[in-house]
Amino acid sequence: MSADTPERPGRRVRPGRSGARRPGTAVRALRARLDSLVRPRAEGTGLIADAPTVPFRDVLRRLRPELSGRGPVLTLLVLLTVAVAGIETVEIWLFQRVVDDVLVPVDVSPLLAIAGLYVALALLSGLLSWVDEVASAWLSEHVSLDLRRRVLAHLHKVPSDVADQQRAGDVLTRLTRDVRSVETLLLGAVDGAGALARLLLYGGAMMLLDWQLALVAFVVAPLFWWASDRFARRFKKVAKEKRRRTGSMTAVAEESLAALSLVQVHGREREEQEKFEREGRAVVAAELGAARLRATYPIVVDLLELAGLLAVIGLGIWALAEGRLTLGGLLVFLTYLSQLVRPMRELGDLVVSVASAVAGTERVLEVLDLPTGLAEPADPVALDDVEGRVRVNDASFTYHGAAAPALTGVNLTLVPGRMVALAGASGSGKSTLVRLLGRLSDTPTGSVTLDGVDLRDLRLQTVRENITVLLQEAPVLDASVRDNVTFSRPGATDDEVWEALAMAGLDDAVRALPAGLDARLGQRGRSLSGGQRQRIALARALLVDSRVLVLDEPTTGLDAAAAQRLLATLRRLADDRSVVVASHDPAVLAEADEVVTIERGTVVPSPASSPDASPDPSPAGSAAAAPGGAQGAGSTTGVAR
Ligand SMILES: Nc1ncnc2c1ncn2[C@@H]1O[C@H](COP(=O)(O)OP(=O)(O)OP(=O)(O)O)[C@@H](O)[C@H]1O
Repeated sequence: MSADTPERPGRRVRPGRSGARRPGTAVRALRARLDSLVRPRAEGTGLIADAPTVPFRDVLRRLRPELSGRGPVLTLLVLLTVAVAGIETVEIWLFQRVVDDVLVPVDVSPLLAIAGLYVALALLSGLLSWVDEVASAWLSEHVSLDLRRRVLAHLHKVPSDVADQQRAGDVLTRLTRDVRSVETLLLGAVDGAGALARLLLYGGAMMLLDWQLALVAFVVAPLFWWASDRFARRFKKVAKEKRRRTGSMTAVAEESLAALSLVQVHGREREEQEKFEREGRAVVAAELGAARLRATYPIVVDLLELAGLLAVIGLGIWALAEGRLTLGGLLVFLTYLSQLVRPMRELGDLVVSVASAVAGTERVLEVLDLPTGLAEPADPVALDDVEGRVRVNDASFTYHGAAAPALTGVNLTLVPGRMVALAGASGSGKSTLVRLLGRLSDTPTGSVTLDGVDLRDLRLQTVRENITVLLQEAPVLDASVRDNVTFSRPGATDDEVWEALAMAGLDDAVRALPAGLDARLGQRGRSLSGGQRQRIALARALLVDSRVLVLDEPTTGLDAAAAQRLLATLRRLADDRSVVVASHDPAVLAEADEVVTIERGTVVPSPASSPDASPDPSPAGSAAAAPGGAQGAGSTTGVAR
């Protein structure tokens, strides 16, 4: 939704053309003016779409996890704000005593007591404000931290194909910047309570001084709220536009830096800078829209305030002339009035800033609405002494937003003691099957089981401990060799790390590094060659020593000798565990006990599984084998169950 598209209907229903009343020309003109202030003056629609609008009540309901248990601090903050407002009321009342008891009679004798009281009140107010400041910061920082933690934990549960569709830069903006909007919502509630308390206290004091005059003053209040209500919707719209555009700009910068070498190789620096500048200009346009609105709002409110003050001053002079008020009384009345205007304005401003904060919070909630595919089971099954039998039964999978399924009706069985290769053309669905085998995604049809138990009935931790997946593009972290390898099993000893490195064929290269296991690999492992990076990821997978090893293209980037060494290792590992390797590499296919070929998302029946070749008839049976010539040590037919 662009910033000039009307948002969903607000709280008020306006009479339409057929309605009895239509807004006056002046109001319509003001509304059109305000809308033109908000209208974005930037090209393009930006990379990031607007977050869906969430009703305010739902915004608060959804923040309950962060707020629960924080009630006492919130109450303390409200009490502190009310107490400070009470002290201010007494301070103003003391001013009347100064005028009427000291200045008018020119008598200094009460001054000492009044001054002492002033100092005591100032000290108390200072102390309470100090506590208020610290407690506010504590509350807002902890709520922000909790929300960030929740967002990150949620993102960790989002299937990576869904997460990949989000722009990383924008997600980071939501996680860091937009989360802070919640503070405004929270402290807005506290400030609102304080403003309300001051309104009641000052209003009460004014009623005591002169109730008729006070009633006139109160007429100003609805005018403030009317003005802030007029502005709030527009502030929200402009805040949404600002945040959306900032997310787009960060996303462009992040993507451009992540693909820096690509940009340099193809000489696309100018285009990237232009793209960044375009998004940057959109941020500027949105910020200027906000600035125009921010600058207009106080002018309107100041005019309303001035009109109210002038009316009260006129009537106050009349009350003074009639003897209903003393001079001190009138001065104090006017002081209360100017003080009363403050909470009125604060409440109005609050409507406006809460509307803007809701815009930021909606963007955070949108992240929390991303589907999580990988739920923990409510009643997990415990698996002891895992054998490592894996069955894929009638599995299908369609990527989020994709038109066609990547897999349909796939059956496969893996048993310890056998090494299975997944073959097939690029894009046929091998990596997708790898994802299902490691429960990185769930199949909506059929199931994947480990020792007969559906992976969805096992704790994710159990799955991760027993099935290790090496992804095709396994990231290398900007950390030491040791930290990179032990990422899969924190606490592994150096000997175990060396053993895993040896299995991956990288031990000699690491030994040659001056810092050995402590050598830092740089961002995305840039201090390594492509093949070495692949081997770091392989060592990480092998360190887990799990019952099932699922490797996607593990020989990519390895020279022939290294590939042979790795295959020998895999063969050895396959003696007592299930190993499946997705690969195009003929060496891998030759080494496998069985080759399962995938074509356009389905397992191709192998010639060997023809009726004559005693196929596995069950849907859970191993579905296919490659043409005989590719076979190595093992057979091409049915797999033991
Ligand atoms: N994240 C994704 N979102 C949408 N579609 C995807 C995604 N990943 C893969 N696909 C699609 O799913 C199909 C299978 O892809 P997959 O990566 O499983 O193939 P593959 O056999 O592993 O290919 P390769 O040998 O090139 O790695 C392809 O058509 C691909 O375009």
